[in-house]
Amino acid sequence: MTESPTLKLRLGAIAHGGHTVARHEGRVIFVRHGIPGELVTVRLTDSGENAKFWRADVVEVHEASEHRVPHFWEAADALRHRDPVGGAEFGHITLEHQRELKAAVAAEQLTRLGGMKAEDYNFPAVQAVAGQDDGLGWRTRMSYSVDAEGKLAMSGFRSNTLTAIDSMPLAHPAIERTGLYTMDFSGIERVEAAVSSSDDSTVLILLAESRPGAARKAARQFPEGVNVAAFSQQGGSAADGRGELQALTGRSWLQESVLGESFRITGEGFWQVHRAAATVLSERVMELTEPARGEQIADLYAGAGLFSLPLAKAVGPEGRVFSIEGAPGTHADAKNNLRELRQASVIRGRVERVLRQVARDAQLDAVVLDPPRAGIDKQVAAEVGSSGVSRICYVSCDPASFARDTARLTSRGYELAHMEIHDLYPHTHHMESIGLFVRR
Ligand SMILES: C[S@@+](CC[C@H](N)C(=O)[O-])C[C@H]1O[C@@H](n2cnc3c(N)ncnc32)[C@H](O)[C@@H]1O
Repeated sequence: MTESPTLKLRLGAIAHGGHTVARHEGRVIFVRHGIPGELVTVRLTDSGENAKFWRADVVEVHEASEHRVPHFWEAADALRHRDPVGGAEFGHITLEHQRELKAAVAAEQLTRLGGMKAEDYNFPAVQAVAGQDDGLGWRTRMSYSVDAEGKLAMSGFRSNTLTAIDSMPLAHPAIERTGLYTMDFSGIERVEAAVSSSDDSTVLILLAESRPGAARKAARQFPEGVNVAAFSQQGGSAADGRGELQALTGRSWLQESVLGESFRITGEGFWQVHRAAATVLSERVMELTEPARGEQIADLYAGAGLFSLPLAKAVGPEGRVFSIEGAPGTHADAKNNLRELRQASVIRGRVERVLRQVARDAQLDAVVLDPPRAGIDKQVAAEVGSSGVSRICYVSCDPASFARDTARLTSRGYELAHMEIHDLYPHTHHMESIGLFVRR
C-alpha cells in the first residue's frame, strides 16, 4: 500500500460535519480529529489534483488545544488507530468544548443558510443532558457490520475498511453486557441492537442473515433474557421500514415509557437514540407548542407517536391530531400506541404526498415536525408555510437543513421566535435543535 501524503497545518474554524477547516497553498482542507487552533500533522485521505477541496485526518499533534483530552476509545482515536471508526469523532475534545463547537456550527449555518443576522439574534448555547457527566453509555440503538471472521465491526468515515471492535463506549451498558463482541456472527450481514430506555434490562437484537439459518444459530449465543429476531430489509436502515421480522428468542418489540405514557416499539420501528432524548424532546415540544383543547395539530414525520400521543391528550376529544409517518413498521407502532385516542388520525404516507390533503380538509392551528437529516423539502415548506397555522415547532437533527428550512419558513411570513439546542449525541458532531416559528 502506498503511504498517503502528510502535511503540517494550523487548524482553523470548525465546520458543519465535524471538520476543522485548514488551508494549504490556497486549497481548503477539511480535517477530522482536530480542534481549532491546533498545529498538527495530517494524513490526506482525499486529495485529487482536481478536487475542489481535500480531506485529511490528524495523525500527530504538535501544539494541542487546551480542550484536548485523551480519546476514551482506541478504535475511534485517530492518534492511535490508522483508520479510526466513526461514531465518536469528538471524543478527543472536552464535552464542554464539544458543545461550544456545536453552537458555533449552528450559528454559522443559520447566518449563512438561514438568513439570520448575528447582530439581530442571540444564537443559543448547546444544553447538556442532565446526569450525563461523561457522555458515555447513551446509545439505545446500535448498528454493527460483521467482518470476514464473523466478528462485530465498524467502519471509518467515508471508508469501507472494517475494524473489529471489542466495545462501544457510547452504547447503553445493557447492550455491552450481552457479550456480543465475543460472539461469532458468521453468515450475518448486519447486527442491530436496541434497548428500552425506560426498562434497562430489555435488549432486542436484530440479525440480518446472508446465509439461511445463520441468524437462528447466532441467536443461541445470547444469554437468557435477551430477545433476538431475524430481519430482512429491502434497502435503507431498519428505521426506514419495509423490513420483515421473525422472533427467534423472546419478543420482537420493546416497551418505552415517556412522561407517564407507554409506547410499544417493534424492532424495525424508529425510536430516538439517546436514552434521555424521548423525554427531553417530548417535554420541550409540548411546552413550546402549547396545544390547547379543541385545537387541530399535524405531527409530521411522527414516528411511533412520541409527540402525537401527548398532543392528542392535550387537544382532547374535541380536537384533532394528524400523525403522519412514512415507514410502514413505525406507522404500525403509531397506530397501536394511539389506538385509544379517537381524536388521533394516524396516517401512513410520505409527508410530501399526504400533507396537502390534510391541510385542505382540516383547520390546522399548529404543526409539529421532526424530519430526518435531510429536513423538509421545498414543497412541504411551502405547504406548511401557507397553511396559516399560528405556530410551527420544528425538531431537527441537522443544523444545515434546519437553517435552510428556517429561510424557507421566514420567507413565508414566519419568524424564529425561539430556538434551543440539546446535546443528545455527545462525543459526535451531531446536535438536536428545536425551533418555534410563529406567524409575523
Ligand atoms: C427523526 S424521526 C422522528 C420521529 C418521531 N418524531 C420521534 O421523535 O420519535 C423521523 C421519522 O420520519 C419518518 N420519515 C422519513 N421521511 C419521511 C417522509 N418523507 N414522510 C413521512 N415520514 C418520513 C421516518 O421513518 C422517521 O420515523
